[in-house]
Amino acid sequence: MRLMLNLFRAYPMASFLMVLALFFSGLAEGLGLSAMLPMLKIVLNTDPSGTMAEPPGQMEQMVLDVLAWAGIPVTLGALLTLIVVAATFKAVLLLIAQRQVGYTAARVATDLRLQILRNMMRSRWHFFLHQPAGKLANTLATEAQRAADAYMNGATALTFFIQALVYTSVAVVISWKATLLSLIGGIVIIGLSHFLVRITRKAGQKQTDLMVSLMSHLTDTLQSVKPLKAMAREHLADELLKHETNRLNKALRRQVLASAALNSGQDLMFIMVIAFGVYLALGILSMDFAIVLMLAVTLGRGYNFLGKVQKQYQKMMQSESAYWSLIDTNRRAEEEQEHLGGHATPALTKGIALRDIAFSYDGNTVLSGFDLDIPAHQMTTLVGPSGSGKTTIIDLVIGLLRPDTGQITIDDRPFEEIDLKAWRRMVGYVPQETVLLHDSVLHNVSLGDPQISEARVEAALKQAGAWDFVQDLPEGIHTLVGERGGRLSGGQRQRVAIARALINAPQLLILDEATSALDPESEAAIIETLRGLREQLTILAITHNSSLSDAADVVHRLEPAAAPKVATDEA
Ligand SMILES: Nc1ncnc2c1ncn2[C@@H]1O[C@H](COP(=O)(O)OP(=O)(O)OP(=O)(O)O)[C@@H](O)[C@H]1O
Repeated sequence: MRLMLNLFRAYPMASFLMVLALFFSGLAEGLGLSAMLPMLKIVLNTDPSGTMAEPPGQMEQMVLDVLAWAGIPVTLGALLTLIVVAATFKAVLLLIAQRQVGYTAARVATDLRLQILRNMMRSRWHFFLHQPAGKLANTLATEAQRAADAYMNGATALTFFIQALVYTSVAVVISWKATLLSLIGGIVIIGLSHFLVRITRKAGQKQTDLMVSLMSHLTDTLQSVKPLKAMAREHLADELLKHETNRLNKALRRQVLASAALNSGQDLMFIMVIAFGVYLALGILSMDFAIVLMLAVTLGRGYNFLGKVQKQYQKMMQSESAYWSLIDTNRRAEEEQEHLGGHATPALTKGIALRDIAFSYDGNTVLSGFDLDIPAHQMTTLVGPSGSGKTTIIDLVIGLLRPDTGQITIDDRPFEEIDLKAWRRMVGYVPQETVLLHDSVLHNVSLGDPQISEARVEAALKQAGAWDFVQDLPEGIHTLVGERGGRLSGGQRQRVAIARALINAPQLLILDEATSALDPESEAAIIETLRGLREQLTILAITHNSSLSDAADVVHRLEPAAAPKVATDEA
């Protein structure tokens, strides 16, 4: 229920229109239904002169009064027309309401997806890194869809509830005593079957938890298929996933069983109550047949809709946990939004300075008392053993991480005063692991920016020493690079990534072991390019490679984090 209230609050207009359409469709249904009793009386009780043999009851009198007021004669034809017209109205209004529900459900899924993606993208880097990719994929694909399904089920339950109300109201007018008795019977049946809803809810929660875990493992496994296959260890992936898949299967089976049991059990109980009621009314109380028939129809339909309300509610409970899981992930991402600093736009004319920096990951100290100068228009390289904190320094310079203590300045201006977005727009970044998008070379360099022309991409590829091999690809710059760039060699991927970093004419080019996969010839060409680029930009490179260090203006050597020590050689 809280889910529906939440979504009604988020989409007030759409929800109001839906409820309005449902209300009027209910009224139309009630009107058509009310005309049925006089019609039945005409059919069952009419004497040859065409007038009713028995005096009209309260319900018929009401309908007869309305017809007299509208100047419509009480004939079988008029009543049948009234029923058809009311049914048409009801169908049209129900269609409008259901269309509204469908549209809103689609919007719910889309909005939730966009919201969570936006909040994740804007969250602090350290938080983002701790989110498994599979969990995020699951949130965006499965949980958002299940949340929309839950809304759809909740809204459909409301539709059925209004219809159940209409039938019950008509039944109350015919005989309030019979209706009251039936309602008590209905509530008992609903209460008895509620444990099946609780089972479904638990199974739904389990499904949500297991899907997160399964998708996280699945994504990890899929990313490391090559070593698994190369060492004939595929069965380990099977084993890892089998356990969770089996548990998921169990939860799904419990869900299916609970909803099947509700379906058949509930219908059976309703039919038994109706049959008993009809026997009581006709066999023992000798009530009028037309009235009993009308009561059986209205209360039978009322039960039917009441049952449907519970079935839709059960379905909603099955998916509801996905909505709350998504909302929770979104809330945490929102709480972890990164601060984008001040308003000053940097120019990078003097350089970047890190002073007395201390940084630790969850208590694990990586840098302490660390100093570094990155002069503008020079090439600075960071060298040092694995794990000494080189990538961490780069993340600090980009502002993805913030130091625990110490200060970073750009052209003597503290980092806190810098507009972080403007700063990052000045950066060209080539990461340690080059993962390309499953798209063309062109798209991988421009990243889909419509303002970047093909000629600019070609120029960047030439600058990165990639043009020769790109030209030879079957469709040149338009060739698809495959999943994660799998159709290119490691060195080719690196050159495409360098072109991507250069395309926006950055002021600071950061290379995190970006030439590690290149052959000596390609590397020499890239280094020559980098030398030439110093006129236009500042370069900060991490390397284990002596050629790049030899070409650098400044080389910083880092010691392992346990004994932080910095030595600076001027080249
Ligand atoms: N997100 C993280 N969470 C926790 N610890 C981390 C994280 N990233 C890095 N570390 C730890 O911080 C230390 C420095 O890592 P960093 O990646 O900066 O080293 P590096 O010098 O770039 O290493 P390499 O040359 O192997 O890439 C390592 O001990 C690493 O385990």
